[in-house]
Amino acid sequence: MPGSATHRIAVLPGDGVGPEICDRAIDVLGKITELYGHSFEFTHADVGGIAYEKHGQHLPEATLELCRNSSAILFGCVGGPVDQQHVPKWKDAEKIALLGLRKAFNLAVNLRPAAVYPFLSNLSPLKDSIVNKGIDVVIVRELVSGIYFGDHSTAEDGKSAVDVMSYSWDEVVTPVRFAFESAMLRKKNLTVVDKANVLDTSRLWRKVALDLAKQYPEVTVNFMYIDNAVMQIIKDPSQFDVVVTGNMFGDILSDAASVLPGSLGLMPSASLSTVEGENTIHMYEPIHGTAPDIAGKNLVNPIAQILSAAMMLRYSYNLEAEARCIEKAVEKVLADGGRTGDLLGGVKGQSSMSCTEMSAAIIAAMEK
Ligand SMILES: NC(=O)C1=CN([C@@H]2O[C@H](COP(=O)(O)OP(=O)(O)OC[C@H]3O[C@@H](n4cnc5c(N)ncnc54)[C@H](O)[C@@H]3O)[C@@H](O)[C@H]2O)C=CC1
Ligand SMILES: CC(C)CC(=O)C(=O)O
Ligand SMILES: [Mg+2]
Repeated sequence: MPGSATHRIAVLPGDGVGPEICDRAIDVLGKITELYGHSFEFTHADVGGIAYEKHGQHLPEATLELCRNSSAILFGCVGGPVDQQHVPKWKDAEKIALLGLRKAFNLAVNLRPAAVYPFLSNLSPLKDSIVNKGIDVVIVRELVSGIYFGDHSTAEDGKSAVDVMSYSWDEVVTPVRFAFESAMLRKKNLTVVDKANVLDTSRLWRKVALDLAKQYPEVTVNFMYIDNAVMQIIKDPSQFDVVVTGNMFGDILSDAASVLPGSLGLMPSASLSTVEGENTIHMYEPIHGTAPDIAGKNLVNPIAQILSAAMMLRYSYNLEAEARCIEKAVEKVLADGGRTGDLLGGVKGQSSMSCTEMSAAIIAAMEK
């Protein structure tokens, strides 16, 4: 609505490719302003390795304060090259910054959609017979509990270590209820992924799911072990509609699911807060990491972050038409053959777009 309140967005680009993808998402939201007249105010703050370098902390208080004073967070990614985790700048950057933000804002429900665009089916390593059945999965991942948030310790001699996984009924109910509600709006098919043959926490997940199932009799509920699920999501993905699972299993399963569309660079996410009312602050981020191998080279695919911005319009501001405007423009550019390097799928001789060329093409394709 022209003239309506300004939406204050905290932008936390982070490390590696984070600044490049955040800038491109902001460009796209600028086009939304041009087309629909909404007013967005972007304020940047440091997080991750860059924040450690500049302020001595991976998640400075000023960054948290900016987020508290915003209505949504656009987050890039944090962390250094995987072989440099011991360097102070990178040590625990993800744990402190990303997990810290998730906890601080109660971002208990992480939505990770994975669909296959028919015109990118050549990218998918799956056979046509599998892709043609239609792939449209939403992974609902619990995001503020479980093993990533349990106690971690390493013995003094460095020869043993412990990570604790614990879940309470309430921590499980929130994502599972969200998953049932999502299934009701989709194909009414819910898969609960766990490791209930071994883990007590997984048995609790099953109990919660069975209890909630009574309130959603139209939803078909299946249970699947995580090891099988990682295989099934690649072997027969069309069997899935909504998948709900714990923090670590969801992390692993969603990277596996990125094989379906063909690149991590196509996978957006929304991390939804359970705080209700005016203080609700959701966070939007791609599922990929900082891609140190291509950072700073204008090679990164910005689509995951641009689609995360579309999710922001949908979930934080209830702007469905505007979210679809972005999604349709992305589909059009891809259908017309627009490709960043990660989308070439080994096709020789095909030229690729830079990150800025891709976002410019998406902006040019956006229409009301
Ligand atoms: N949400 C976050 O902030 C996350 C941070 N990380 C951190 O990122 C760093 C690198 O982790 P990796 O395991 O290498 O995972 P990664 O996701 O950064 O990269 C894996 C591979 O995918 C490619 N890739 C990822 N996103 C791409 C995009 N948008 N366009 C084109 N290619 C893309 C990269 O170039 C790389 O070859 C680590 O420090 C890790 O802890 C990892 C995952 C999530
Ligand atoms: C720090 C990690 C848990 C981040 C990650 O891999 C993710 O959220 O997908
Ligand atoms: Mg991950």
